[in-house]
Amino acid sequence: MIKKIGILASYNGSGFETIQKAIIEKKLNAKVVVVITNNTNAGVLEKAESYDIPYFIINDKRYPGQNIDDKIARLLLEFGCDYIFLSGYMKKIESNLLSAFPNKIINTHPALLPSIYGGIGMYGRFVHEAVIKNGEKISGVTIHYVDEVYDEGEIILTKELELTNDETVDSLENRIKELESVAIVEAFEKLLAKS
Ligand SMILES: Nc1nc2c(c(=O)[nH]1)N[C@@H](CN(C=O)c1ccc(C(=O)N[C@@H](CCC(=O)O)C(=O)O)cc1)CN2
Ligand SMILES: NCC(=O)N[C@@H]1O[C@H](COP(=O)([O-])[O-])[C@@H](O)[C@H]1O
Repeated sequence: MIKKIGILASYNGSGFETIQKAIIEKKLNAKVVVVITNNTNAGVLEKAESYDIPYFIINDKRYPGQNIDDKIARLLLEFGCDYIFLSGYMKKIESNLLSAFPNKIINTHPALLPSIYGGIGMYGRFVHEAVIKNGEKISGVTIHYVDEVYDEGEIILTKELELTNDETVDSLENRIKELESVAIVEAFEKLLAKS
């Protein structure tokens, strides 16, 4: 039975597009069945539309007073998702959503974990700014299961890179994104082979 993947994203969803392209190229035997974002302006919405994948915007503004993660969980269950991939999703996954998909929610983090480059405040460019400010020689990508605490779930795989002497936040962000696209496909190859 082909495995179904649900996507949560807050911005462009580059990781989602990496997965979708790998599926099209038959590198991954899976199907992305739904894309959910908390951001009405997220670039991921256009990407989902271009691939004819159902997409939904779920946030407090649209559903005031409702339990957002319960709504997300119900939708993901409705679409029969086997895995949930966080493609740059910037909100805490709460216990009700975690318990609906035990050991099935996967995140990509743009640094090596465990480290000071994970946890609250450590997302997107903030991660690369901290890595460069601290003079790190190595950074990388971590693909991990999501648990109750930001960036402390069981690690699926990591990929490293060496910073150049003249590395900038922009150059590091771009290089990490390239490394991430390889790591995401490799991680899902590993997961799908086990399932
Ligand atoms: N229960 C979990 N939820 C989430 C995890 C996780 O590991 N466990 N990973 C994050 C993704 N992430 C890093 O990989 C991450 C995202 C966002 C933040 C953060 O500090 N967010 C801010 C709010 C930012 C915003 O609203 O734009 C905050 O919480 O104050 C840290 C790490 C996804 N969820
Ligand atoms: N802590 C979570 C985090 O920082 N995730 C990072 O957000 C980026 C989203 O980029 P995108 O919007 O272009 O896909 C991704 O590079 C991902 O590693």
